[in-house]
Amino acid sequence: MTKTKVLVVMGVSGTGKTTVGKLLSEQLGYPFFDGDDFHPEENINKMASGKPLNDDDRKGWLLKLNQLALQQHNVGAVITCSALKKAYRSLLRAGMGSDMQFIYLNGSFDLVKSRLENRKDHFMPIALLKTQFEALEPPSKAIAVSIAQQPDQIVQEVLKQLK
Ligand SMILES: Nc1ncnc2c1ncn2[C@@H]1O[C@H](COP(=O)(O)OP(=O)(O)OP(=O)(O)O)[C@@H](O)[C@H]1O
Ligand SMILES: O=C(O)[C@H](O)[C@@H](O)[C@H](O)[C@H](O)CO
Repeated sequence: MTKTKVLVVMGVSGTGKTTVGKLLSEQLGYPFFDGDDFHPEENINKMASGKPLNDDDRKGWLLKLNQLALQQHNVGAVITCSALKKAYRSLLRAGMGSDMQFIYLNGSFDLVKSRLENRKDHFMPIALLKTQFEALEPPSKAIAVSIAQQPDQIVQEVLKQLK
């Protein structure tokens, strides 16, 4: 990959953003940032109580992640963020020109559900997965990769498309 990029690994909860993002960060030598760490506590509490976030809940969070991307503009970064809607991705990429690249982890409802059922100790209730898919507007200009393969295979596919 020639130019430094800020990569945003996106997709519904449970698609493997954190898993794949950390591996990508190691391969590229870019710092890793988990987007969930930038949620205000009330957002985490809202999701943990079984209520989905709405556009207003997400706006401040997305603006914080855009600020992070701008700070990392010249050094690169791998950031995980569900980035479910087109409007969210526009907020995230503001000021980044062509230096932000979305990596879309794509999987069926049943596959993602099975992944969440096997995951322990996470605040996100499986019951919210349906609302994640309902909100999802798949990106048209992202590097899209199927999650129906091992994490390292996903990473190799992403690296190939980044070149
Ligand atoms: N390619 C894969 N194959 C099998 N299991 C996977 C794969 N990717 C991730 N997992 C597992 O699926 C679960 C969800 O992964 P992860 O937490 O990385 O998803 P996420 O998109 O970051 O979720 P969230 O948005 O809720 O934080 C974890 O238990 C993880 O170990
Ligand atoms: O956009 C959203 O509804 C939220 O950001 C969720 O996607 C969480 O961030 C995460 O995916 C769950 O852990």
